[in-house]
Amino acid sequence: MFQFEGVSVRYGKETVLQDLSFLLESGPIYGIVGPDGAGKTTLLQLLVGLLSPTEGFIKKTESVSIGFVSEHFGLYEEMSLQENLLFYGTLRGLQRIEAEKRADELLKWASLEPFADRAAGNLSGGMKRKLAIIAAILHHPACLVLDEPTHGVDPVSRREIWRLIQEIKQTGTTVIVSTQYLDEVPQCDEVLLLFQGKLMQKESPLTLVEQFPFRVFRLAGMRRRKTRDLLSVKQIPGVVDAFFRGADWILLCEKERKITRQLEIWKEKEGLAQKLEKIEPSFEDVFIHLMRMGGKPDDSAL
Ligand SMILES: Nc1ncnc2c1ncn2[C@@H]1O[C@H](COP(=O)(O)OP(=O)(O)OP(=O)(O)O)[C@@H](O)[C@H]1O
Repeated sequence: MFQFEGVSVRYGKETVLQDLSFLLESGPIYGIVGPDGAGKTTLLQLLVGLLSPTEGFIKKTESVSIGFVSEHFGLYEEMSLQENLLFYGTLRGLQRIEAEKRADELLKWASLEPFADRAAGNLSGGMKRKLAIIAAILHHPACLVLDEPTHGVDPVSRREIWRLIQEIKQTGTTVIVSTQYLDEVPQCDEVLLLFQGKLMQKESPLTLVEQFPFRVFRLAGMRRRKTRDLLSVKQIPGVVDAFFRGADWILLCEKERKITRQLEIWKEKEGLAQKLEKIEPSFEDVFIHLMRMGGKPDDSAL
């Protein structure tokens, strides 16, 4: 569907995307994941043709129709949901009758039917996002591109939006969606990890977690501790990385038998009463580690 070959984007001296080469095929949900400023929006703008690469090229399947919801999507606030959809439908070349039928069908599907006559400006943030999504798929696009569709919405709406995304995939539409929320990544079939404009991984989240080569330990309830308190654990041979995740410390270690014993000794020396738990790596742990390795020299990351 899309093939990137050596694509870079620069604004003046700033390189926003650097030498990206990858292929997006039709079918999956692709997640574009990365922290603030990683280049997610820029990548999506390239996909939908709002921006051209400074270097390299993008090959698109010619006939591919695209629906796009930008971060700052535009709805007509004073118009009703129904009117908004009819307007967007007409823009997309649908006949009025067809647009009405499709609008009714999609409003029902997104559980927005009871609000069909309400002014879009009076919807909650989550409902506005849903409306923007259905406006983008009125014309049955082969590919739907969503820029942070769950940013700043409440957890119930987030779940609801992901239900819609999953169902859109079931209809055969390829979905390319950016997010900063790592807990959403397992919803994607494949994830592209962006960091400082570089593509660090393109892989299924499951594979990333399964192939993670380290043993993961957690010390829960470390909120009162400082990040620099983690330095001593990094001195233990076999400890690869150590960082905060929420209120917990996460320790990544080589798979050596002795390591648990060494960590227990370290805990005792540091006077830590918290229990050391061996846990399965989450995508969040894998991601944080990859970001730290890619972004900063080992020790200064602590
Ligand atoms: N038109 C522009 N001119 C100059 N710099 C830009 C422009 N657009 C984006 N940038 C810079 O490019 C970098 C990446 O921006 P981008 O919006 O793609 O990141 P992002 O991953 O989507 O982040 P966010 O989640 O904050 O939107 C940022 O440092 C941003 O300041």
